[in-house]
Amino acid sequence: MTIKAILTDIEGTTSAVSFVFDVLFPYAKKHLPTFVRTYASQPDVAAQLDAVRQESGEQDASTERLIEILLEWIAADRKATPLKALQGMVWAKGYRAGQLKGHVYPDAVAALRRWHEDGYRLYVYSSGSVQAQKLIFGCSEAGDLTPLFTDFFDTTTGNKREPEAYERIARAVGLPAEQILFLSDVVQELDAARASGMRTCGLSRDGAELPEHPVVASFDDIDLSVY
Ligand SMILES: CSCCC(=O)C(=O)COP(=O)(O)O
Ligand SMILES: [Mg+2]
Repeated sequence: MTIKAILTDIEGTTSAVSFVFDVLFPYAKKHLPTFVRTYASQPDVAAQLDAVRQESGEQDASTERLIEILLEWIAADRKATPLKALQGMVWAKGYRAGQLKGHVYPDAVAALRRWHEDGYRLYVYSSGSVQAQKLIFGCSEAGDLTPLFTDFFDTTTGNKREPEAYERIARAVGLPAEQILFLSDVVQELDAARASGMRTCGLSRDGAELPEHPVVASFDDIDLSVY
């Protein structure tokens, strides 16, 4: 069945893992404490801090304790939805100040532009918050790429390693899952997408194995006509 839409992961797929680990996470580690202290009572920040209390099981955690927890979660690369939301808010300041520029591989930029022009609908699914996704593509080294995408999905839709999340995305997109091609560098995500009925393609930029999925090293090698 013909592919009508492409759903892509970010870290390790459209964008370098090193950009996330060596640029974005250190930026969040440095600026998140002051950000939380400054805006803790602002409603959108307060709601995320309450969610950190819930998820950590520390219902009475002070602002300082919450900062400690958040820094531990950054160090552990925990894909916790409230951490991701707060990171997005912190990064927004960095992108606005010109301190951050989103990394997107040139082969990904070229393919996304080509597919968009050819009429494919493009979607993002990342553990990074929708705000963070719009920033990495909106303030990228290649300019504003957000007009290429029809919609963005994050962990508020579900866990990337569970088929239900991909079933929800297919419903939101309004296409049978079989008409959606999911791109990722993580085999558990590819497995979950395939279990939902989506087609899959693994991105292995460093030669890592992604068993039982078609695998390419670059977006240049993705041939939509074979699906
Ligand atoms: C959206 S850019 C920030 C990346 C990030 O925080 C992250 O956790 C990336 O996860 P992904 O699902 O894109 O591998
Ligand atoms: Mg990834």
